[in-house]
Amino acid sequence: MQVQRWHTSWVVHAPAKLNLFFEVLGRREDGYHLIETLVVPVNLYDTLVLEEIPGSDIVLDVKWVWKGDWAELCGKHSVPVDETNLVYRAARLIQQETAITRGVRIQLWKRIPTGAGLGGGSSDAAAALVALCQLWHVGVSPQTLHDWGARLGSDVPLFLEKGPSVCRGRGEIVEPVRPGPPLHAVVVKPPVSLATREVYGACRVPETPQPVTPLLQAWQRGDWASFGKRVFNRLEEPALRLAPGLAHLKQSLAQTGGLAVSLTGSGSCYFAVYSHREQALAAARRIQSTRLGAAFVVHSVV
Ligand SMILES: C[C@](O)(CO)[C@H](O)COP(=O)(O)OP(=O)(O)OC[C@H]1O[C@@H](n2ccc(N)nc2=O)[C@H](O)[C@@H]1O
Ligand SMILES: Nc1ncnc2c1ncn2[C@@H]1O[C@H](COP(=O)(O)OP(=O)(O)OP(=O)(O)O)[C@@H](O)[C@H]1O
Repeated sequence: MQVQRWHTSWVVHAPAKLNLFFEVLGRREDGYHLIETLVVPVNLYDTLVLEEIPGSDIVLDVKWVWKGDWAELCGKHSVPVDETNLVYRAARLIQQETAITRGVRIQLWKRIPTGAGLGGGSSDAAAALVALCQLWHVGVSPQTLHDWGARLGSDVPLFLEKGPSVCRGRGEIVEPVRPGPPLHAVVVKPPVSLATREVYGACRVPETPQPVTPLLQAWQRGDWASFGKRVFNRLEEPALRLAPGLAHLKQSLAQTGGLAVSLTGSGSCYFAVYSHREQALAAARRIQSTRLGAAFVVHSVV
């Protein structure tokens, strides 16, 4: 994540992610699930603007870029504005770990829908860790940064890497991988939101898990026919049980002629993948006219 200086402020953009592949391998004693997932960051960003202030206070101001119905669809009211926000928790963690007594004012501009499987909160946390280490002159190894991220959430470490990754363990073991050709996608946030914990809770661990490698290799070869068949998410079945209305969104996306349609993370967003941007734009226009949700056209970033 690149942090840019602008006068007395630091600015960092936190991307959303799509899970092109998601398999559950087992359940740990502490209730977390062992997973294998291929994650791709996409160009839908939250933005953090940070400025040092006297004292050691952490002041967080959460604002939505989207207005009206669109902001409601994106889950405006489910993003906490207090000390439970992951950005606040990232700042507090650095203060506690380093005994630093510096303060910060952070404006968090939200664009990434929440309760959506797009990893918005996790990405914000990773961005806050990286930016605050620069702002507060905290010298920290990549391993320590990774460990701090994993304490904030299973998805946080993957956002500390650039480009696509295969994540294992509970998601915190991150292996950056070589990207294939650019992917274009339409991501749709329906009115319903899903809580990650509930979707995992409703998931059955398969007896014969599917491997991620065939999909990754198909993408890297640009073999779209094979790629399309292998995009997969084990959490889709429990998500559809919890929110049966999502089946209609899936069906509508499938009719747009993309390479594949799937749920991202624990939902509730569905996405369709295309090899060309024009196809994604046409599909987004079609979905938008159905009023099934807020449609975003995105592409993979490396
Ligand atoms: C669904 C994914 O978005 C896929 O990338 C992630 O696995 C979710 O990661 P996250 O939002 O960072 O999740 P966390 O904040 O660590 O955990 C939230 C809750 O999800 C469940 N959880 C999460 C990760 C995991 N591997 N197994 C789980 O069972 C746990 O009930 C946990 O209490
Ligand atoms: N900065 C933040 N942005 C969004 N949500 C946050 C933030 N900080 C804390 N949260 C809380 O975390 C919950 C999950 O948020 P987030 O948008 O990351 O999840 P998600 O869309 O389900 O993605 P994933 O499960 O893939 O991480 C929200 O419902 C909210 O209560």
